[in-house]
Amino acid sequence: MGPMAININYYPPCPNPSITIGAHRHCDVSCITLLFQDDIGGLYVRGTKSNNWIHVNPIKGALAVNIGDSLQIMSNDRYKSIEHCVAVDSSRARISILLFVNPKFDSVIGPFS
Ligand SMILES: O=C(O)CCC(=O)C(=O)O
Ligand SMILES: [Fe+2]
Repeated sequence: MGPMAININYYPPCPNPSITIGAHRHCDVSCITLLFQDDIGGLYVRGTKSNNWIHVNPIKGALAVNIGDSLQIMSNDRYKSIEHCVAVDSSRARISILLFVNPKFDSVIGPFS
């Protein structure tokens, strides 16, 4: 494994969440991402069977574990990098803390043989 990075995200409340983006839809480039969110909610993941967005209900003390692009490549698509996004709340600020576990910066990524 290579370097890890910690992100702390702060999403201020917005009176009109329908026209606001907290985090645009994306996949992480990491191998895995450990995600700790407070009790506000707002994280959505893209369903793998239907294309709908699924809300990740916050569970007190729980970590969400995301597969990133690097692990998808290393596993030859057995594990899928999950698309996700964040919606903001109309009245409450939200904080999330993420640990990205990355491959080494200079490593060449490919499927395990
Ligand atoms: O705030 C969140 O729950 C997710 C943030 C995120 O996806 C990211 O920083 O890559
Ligand atoms: Fe992300």
